[in-house]
Amino acid sequence: MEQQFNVLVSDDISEKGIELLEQEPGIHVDVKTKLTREELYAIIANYDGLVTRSMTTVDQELLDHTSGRLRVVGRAGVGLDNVDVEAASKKGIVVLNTPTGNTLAATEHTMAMLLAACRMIPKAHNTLVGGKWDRKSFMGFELYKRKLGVIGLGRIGSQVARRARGFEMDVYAYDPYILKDKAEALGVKLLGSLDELLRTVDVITLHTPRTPETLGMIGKRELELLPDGAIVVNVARGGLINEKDLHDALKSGKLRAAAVDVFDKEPATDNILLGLDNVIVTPHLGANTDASQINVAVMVAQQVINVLKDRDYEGAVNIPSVLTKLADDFRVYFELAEKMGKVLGSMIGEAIEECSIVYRGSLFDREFGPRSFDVPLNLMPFSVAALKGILEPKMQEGVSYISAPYIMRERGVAIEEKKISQSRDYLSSVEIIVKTENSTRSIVGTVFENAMARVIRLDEYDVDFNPEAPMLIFKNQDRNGLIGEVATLLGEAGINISHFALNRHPRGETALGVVNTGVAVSAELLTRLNRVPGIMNAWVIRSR
Ligand SMILES: NC(=O)c1ccc[n+]([C@@H]2O[C@H](COP(=O)([O-])OP(=O)(O)OC[C@H]3O[C@@H](n4cnc5c(N)ncnc54)[C@H](O)[C@@H]3O)[C@@H](O)[C@H]2O)c1
Ligand SMILES: O=C(O)[C@H](O)COP(=O)(O)O
Repeated sequence: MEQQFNVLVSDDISEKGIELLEQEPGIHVDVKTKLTREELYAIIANYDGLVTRSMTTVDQELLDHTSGRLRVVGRAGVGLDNVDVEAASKKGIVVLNTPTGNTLAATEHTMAMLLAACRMIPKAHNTLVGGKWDRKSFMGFELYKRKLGVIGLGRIGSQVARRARGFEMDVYAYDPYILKDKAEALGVKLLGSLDELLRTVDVITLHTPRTPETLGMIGKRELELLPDGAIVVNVARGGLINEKDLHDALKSGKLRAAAVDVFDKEPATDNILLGLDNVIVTPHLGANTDASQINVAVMVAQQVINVLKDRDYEGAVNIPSVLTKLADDFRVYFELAEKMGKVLGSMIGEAIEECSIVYRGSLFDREFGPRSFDVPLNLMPFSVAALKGILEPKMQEGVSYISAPYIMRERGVAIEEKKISQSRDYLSSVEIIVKTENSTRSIVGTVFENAMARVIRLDEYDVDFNPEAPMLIFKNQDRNGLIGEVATLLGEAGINISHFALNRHPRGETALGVVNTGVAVSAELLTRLNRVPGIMNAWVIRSR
């Protein structure tokens, strides 16, 4: 029988997304919006998937009530400030959003807010419907040839810049993470600092995410850098602008006007800005268009289905999205790194202190996809795979691509990545080095042209094997007859050896044996193997 998955939709999303979930065989959907926290805690353990917008806070406390069942949180929209991605990652939960689904809605709302602020449209409207024909009080601010400063030239910032160019504005931007070429292609002049931008422009519009770095990025000092009579627009996130400082600058007349869609605390029905004459506010409506709500709901529903049904999916802000986006040659390395990690993890019997992953060859200089996702600890995806592989033999189910780096960090393991453009013997290779208090172990792997992945070095032994578990690996004194005894023990246990390789130490006193065993060697057989005279140590590498 097909596996059944339960999905909870806890915020209002378009019916189209709900229909998509409902039509998918094996998916049961409950739409329960406006639940109290207690109600949510009481039911969340019944669900495999959770679909939200910005009203449901997915924090540690909620995640603690999931009892390990929840596999995916899908955000119908962009902002993830209501989701504790790290806490979800530690639990192995995929967090995904739909960052492109409402870009144009937010862009158009920005333009609407900007124009409304320039012409004080809401106030003029209220005056007329109040029975006054007042044409004098509303002298507008023309955008033509004025200077617009875009803070954050990402998806929405870029689209706003394009539209502002349509109004023949001179557009400037501040965004330390984008290339000058991208700005130039948009006809935008990228400035080197926020201060420089503020000193240059007449209008600013914010389009950054809310991060520790952007929180409070515009305060009293920054507002003072703007020319008198400037206009400020924020359709991005509350908290980017200090609301009290914005209030004071509007009140003093330093600013001509502000247009604000997002607030420190939402719902913002008693916000300090609401009493001002020269401010235009909307209740977080940036994404509220029919088209964008259908977009984000359908996108999130499809991706949640894909996660639950183990299909390739997009939009995850933690590691799995990386895997599905990797080019084929990188994918082979990703799988190899995990298998190599598993070999080392199976051979290590004490606490790991350091783990280094060394990438050799120009292949790893290539970009493997846009870094708009949150790879845990910002590691290379292959490193994440390696860490998962290392931890798995000791943790089994408790480790995932998402949680592995966090588990390592919590255990105090120092993780280091190194890239070396030249590779001497192979076009490219990956080395994993693991240090414990008493030993250092290392493994090197490469991928040959025909996508054949091999381990080419294990500790100090040159080897050549496919790290496909289950395997038996042993180190032994180099003596006559030992291999025969090992093979006999394996044969007696009904193990059919599919590949065997013996690799001598360069000094010739010891050797390393690698056996692909087809089935895992039992604990009892391992004990007997370890007792064979000359065997220094034997390890089983299990597939699960
Ligand atoms: N009001 C709404 O309803 C609504 C709707 C959609 C999106 N949003 C918000 O709009 C914002 C932008 O969304 P997006 O899709 O364009 O995101 P994006 O990730 O495409 O772009 C954000 C840009 O900000 C830049 N940035 C990051 N830190 C910066 C800093 N310190 N200084 C300057 N630039 C910085 C990034 O480099 C990036 O280019 C987000 O906060 C999002 O949550 C609001
Ligand atoms: O981050 C977003 O996508 C927007 O701020 C929209 O949020 P909402 O889905 O709560 O309207």
